[in-house]
Amino acid sequence: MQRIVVLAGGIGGARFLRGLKEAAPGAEITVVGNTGDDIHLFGLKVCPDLDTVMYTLGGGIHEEQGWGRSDETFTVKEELAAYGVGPEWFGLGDRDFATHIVRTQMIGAGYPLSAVTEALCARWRPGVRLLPMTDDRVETHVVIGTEDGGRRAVHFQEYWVRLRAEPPAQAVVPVGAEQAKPAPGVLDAIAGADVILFPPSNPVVSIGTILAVPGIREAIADAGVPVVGLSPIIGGAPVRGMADKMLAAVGVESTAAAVAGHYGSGLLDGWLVDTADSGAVAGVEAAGIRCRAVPLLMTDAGAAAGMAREALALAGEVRA
Ligand SMILES: O=c1nc2n(C[C@H](O)[C@H](O)[C@H](O)CO)c3cc(O)ccc3cc-2c(=O)[nH]1
Repeated sequence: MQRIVVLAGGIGGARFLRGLKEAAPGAEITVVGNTGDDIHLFGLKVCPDLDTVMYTLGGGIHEEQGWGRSDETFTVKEELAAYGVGPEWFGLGDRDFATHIVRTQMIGAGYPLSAVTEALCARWRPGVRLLPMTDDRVETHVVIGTEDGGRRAVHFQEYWVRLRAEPPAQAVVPVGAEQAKPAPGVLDAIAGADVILFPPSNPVVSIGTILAVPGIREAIADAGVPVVGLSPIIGGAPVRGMADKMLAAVGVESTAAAVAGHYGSGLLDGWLVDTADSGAVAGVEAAGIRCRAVPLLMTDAGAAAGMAREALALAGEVRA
């Protein structure tokens, strides 16, 4: 049985995984999920990226939105607002609240996030093994300028959702990552993988944060198996989200080739760019990364499966 490890952020990672499950029905898929986007609100621990993967693969996602639950209502949020309790800018729905209550209760009882995630997945049956990158607390903060010429750090969700990534990001800091340890099972899954995939997730705040947990980048580089990524940038712009803003913060151009270079040939063996970026192939290959141009727009589940097939085919080529 083919063992595939995928590093995943939120929507892009989740939709790619849905395609991968279709493309490799017999494979054992382990997902290492980003937890840098996690936020504590109303005394609850919210894990947007883990939940997006869990709901998407488990059939509970709000399809158009890409995050949160389908058939959602917002009574609790409205009642909290009636007490003047916010933040109002973060849309937590009633069904979603239940997930965060269960998670927070279990963590309060002493279970690590990895065990809690396993318990939540017992309901959703995502068909993959979903592991948080770490059981330790890591919070991505974004440094932005203030009106008086100073700097301040805001939580990633505040930057992303409330500020719509409008103020230029001067730095992205995964607070706590340096002290974090990979969650149980993460390093073993990487060491035992036949192929490792980087979906078209945000290279800085999603995959970059996972790679910032000491030991994970090294384990991937040392795994001795093909590592293949898919560009989240098509024609110089992010497919969705605001990855370009985060790339600018780390001094990386918003091009498919620059993102490949950012990961580097020490980590990546193969890189898929969209057909619109076929001009980038030669340059990426010259940098020591096997590169192919294929359609990379996840317009539907079939398109995502096609991308997953191309990623696995490129992994096969790299291995050969
Ligand atoms: O743009 C938004 N994204 C929301 N997201 C998505 C999230 O902010 C980001 O897209 C991811 O963290 C980036 O991967 C949520 C995700 C959850 O799991 C739970 C609640 C939210 C709420 C919002 C929201 O109000 N607005």
